[in-house]
Amino acid sequence: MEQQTPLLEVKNFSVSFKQYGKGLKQNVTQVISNFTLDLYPGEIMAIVGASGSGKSLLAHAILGILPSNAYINGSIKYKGEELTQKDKEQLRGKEISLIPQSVGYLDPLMKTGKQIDSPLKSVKSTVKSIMSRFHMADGVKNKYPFQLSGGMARRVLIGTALTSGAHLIIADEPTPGLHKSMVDETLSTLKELAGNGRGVLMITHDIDLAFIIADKIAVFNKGRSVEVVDAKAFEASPDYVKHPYSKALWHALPQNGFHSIRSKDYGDDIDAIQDAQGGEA
Ligand SMILES: Nc1ncnc2c1ncn2[C@@H]1O[C@H](COP(=O)(O)OP(=O)(O)OP(=O)(O)O)[C@@H](O)[C@H]1O
Ligand code: NI
Repeated sequence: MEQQTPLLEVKNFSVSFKQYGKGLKQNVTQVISNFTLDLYPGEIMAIVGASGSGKSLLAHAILGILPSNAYINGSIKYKGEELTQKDKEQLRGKEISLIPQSVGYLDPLMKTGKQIDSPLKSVKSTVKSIMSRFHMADGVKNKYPFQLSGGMARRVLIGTALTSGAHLIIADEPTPGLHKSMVDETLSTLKELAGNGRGVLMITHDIDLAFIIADKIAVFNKGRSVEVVDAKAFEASPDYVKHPYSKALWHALPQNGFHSIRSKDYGDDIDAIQDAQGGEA
């Protein structure tokens, strides 16, 4: 069988931050280490991990929107081609679309309808259809982001992914603050995008959401992927996963006993890996 080219290939990828500590001492902190994943067209991969484990930074690295004190290493390929910062800037919002964790990413000066609207002929969803799908009154299209509630702003962000025409959609915690019916609608939207041959990377700390729609789950702990597993098999049994952190995540679910989990008990700490002396020699 011919092997398909992955839509997204991340290999041996790391992100570090340089920060100035006391005096002129410069600390380098590695927040993502040796991360590897392949995402194929039509696939939904969930990245599941605790708060602060580096999930959003991974999304921002793929989009090329890391803060200026961040340093990256390793490879990110899109459709088989290594992505440069310039490529990322060109693909962002077009081929690669982010549903950001914070609703603050909406353009504050642009009416919501305009933000959802797509200039692409190939895009079937209209502003009107998205407003009705996500239960927003037609008048919402004429509002500015500051006039929206948090949940409504979130629905607008999800709408933009539907009209972007992007081949790769990265949804960074797309559902907090949404009512159950809107959570379901969001998940079915992501499923629909994958059904149309797009690749979806869904970042979440809620493993139950991952079980509902993901094909594969990458378990993320302290900036490392501890393993990438089949979602259905993982949902069925903790015996299927190898890493103790993945097993602990399974046992922490309410339906599996609600056992508390302390992420620091698993894996090595990736704290300051290197202290460099700053200033003049
Ligand atoms: N500009 C920065 N300088 C230094 N450290 C940073 C910077 N931005 C983020 N970090 C650190 O990187 C780590 C990972 O952050 P990230 O936002 O990716 O976590 P996350 O997994 O998305 O968490 P959450 O589930 O809360 O959204 C955090 O420990 C954070 O403190
Ligand atoms: Ni995050």
